[in-house]
Amino acid sequence: MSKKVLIDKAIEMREQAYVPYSNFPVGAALLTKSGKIYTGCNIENAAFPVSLCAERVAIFKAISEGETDFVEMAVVADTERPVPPCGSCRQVMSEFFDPDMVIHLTNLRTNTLSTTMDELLPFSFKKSDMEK
Ligand SMILES: O=c1ccn([C@H]2C[C@H](O)[C@@H](CO)O2)c(=O)[nH]1
Ligand SMILES: [Zn+2]
Repeated sequence: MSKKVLIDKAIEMREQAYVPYSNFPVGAALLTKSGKIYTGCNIENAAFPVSLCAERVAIFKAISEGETDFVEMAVVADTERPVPPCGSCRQVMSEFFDPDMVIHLTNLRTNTLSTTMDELLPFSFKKSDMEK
């Protein structure tokens, strides 16, 4: 159930993308343990590297509202295969998502790959790695 709701929210949010450079809109939706959904779209900039991906916009919106516990995420773009998150987003996701958290990667053909955080970024660098 949450899978379809999240994918529909991500598709809707994709319409808000600000993508004058890539013309490649992406949408994301993130479900918190408290039951709220935070959405995100990619927002680009004339200085290309300061652009932000849809996934990080959704995560940062949630974190900035005090939400730190997440249960599921969906990401959508008009791709051939389910959209693969970039490396920077995978690293940010791994800061907040449990290794077994499910992430639905999809496209407008509803060709969906439901994967986990650990599958997306195995052996990731974490806060705990700096504790010794
Ligand atoms: O998973 C992805 C992949 C790409 N993008 C954005 C970054 C940039 O704005 C555009 C092209 O890379 O798509 C995302 O938001 N999420
Ligand atoms: Zn990214």
